[in-house]
Amino acid sequence: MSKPFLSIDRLTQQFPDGQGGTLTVFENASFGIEQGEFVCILGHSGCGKSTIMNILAGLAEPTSGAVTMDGAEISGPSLDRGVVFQNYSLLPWLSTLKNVTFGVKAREPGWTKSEVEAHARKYLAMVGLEGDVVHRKPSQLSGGMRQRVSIARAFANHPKLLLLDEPFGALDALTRGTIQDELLKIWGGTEQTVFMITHDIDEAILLADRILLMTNGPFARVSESVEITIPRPRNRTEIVEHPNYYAIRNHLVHFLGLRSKELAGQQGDGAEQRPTPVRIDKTAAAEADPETAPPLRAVND
Ligand SMILES: Nc1ncnc2c1ncn2[C@@H]1O[C@H](COP(=O)(O)OP(=O)(O)OP(=O)(O)O)[C@@H](O)[C@H]1O
Repeated sequence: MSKPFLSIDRLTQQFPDGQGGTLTVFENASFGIEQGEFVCILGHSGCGKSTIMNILAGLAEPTSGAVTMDGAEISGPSLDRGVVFQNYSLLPWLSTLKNVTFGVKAREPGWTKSEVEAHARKYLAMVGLEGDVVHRKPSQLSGGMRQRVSIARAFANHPKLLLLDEPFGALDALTRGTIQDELLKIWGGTEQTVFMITHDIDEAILLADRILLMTNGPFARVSESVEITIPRPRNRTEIVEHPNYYAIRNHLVHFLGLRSKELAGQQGDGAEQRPTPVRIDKTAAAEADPETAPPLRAVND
């Protein structure tokens, strides 16, 4: 079987625990992401989501294991991987516009200055930043605006893999909704692959093709891969009417509320740990013909 676009193989991360011992965040974790997929990861604070994200971004090295993208092992950051962090990490001495043109110039060295600028402005406008505001420095923007700049910056570079670490956390509900819609629009028109950390279950169901569920640490596991069996395009008001919505949501809530703890803290036996695929389909067609509908697997609730 050929490797997926992004392949995480036997990833193990240990840190000193501060008391002379070792903290194993996760071990032998393996999973794959196909090109063009939108995958969210959900898990409680401290289970290791940001650690995985930093490794995928090439900003940290795992204790052992490997990550390959497009067949090449990830080592160090690359323009092929765009990152949006919770804490927006903009360059404080550059204007909003220049924070975006900076990467575009590097990515498209053949473009003229005005082409680069028009491209950057287009992406800033998509996240609602237009007019004089693009000449302001990050310190002159609100937290939500800064977050929008960092989202525009990542999108404008057209990375093959977009890594989003709670990108909408600092945004008010209204802006959050608008930018989620923009994200879906941009993603829908490209072959971009998205890996996103979120704490928001409804956001994950709205956006993702699949949700990876992590158990609590230490020895956290990427335990399940839950397919979001709700067709696209999805609309935040209509999606809740879909017969699969609450079935999937309840499954996620149950996992995070109960099973993530029950499964926590168990050292593995050295074997590779892959998430169990879970497919929940309550649509009339699936219920009427369970023979043809793929089975619901690994569900304890
Ligand atoms: N550089 C480090 N040195 C020591 N321990 C670390 C380091 N980085 C992370 N950890 C520990 O590894 C574990 C996983 O941290 P991580 O930030 O990946 O969790 P997370 O799931 O992203 O949490 P949150 O949702 O709160 O952001 C935590 O116990 C954390 O204390």
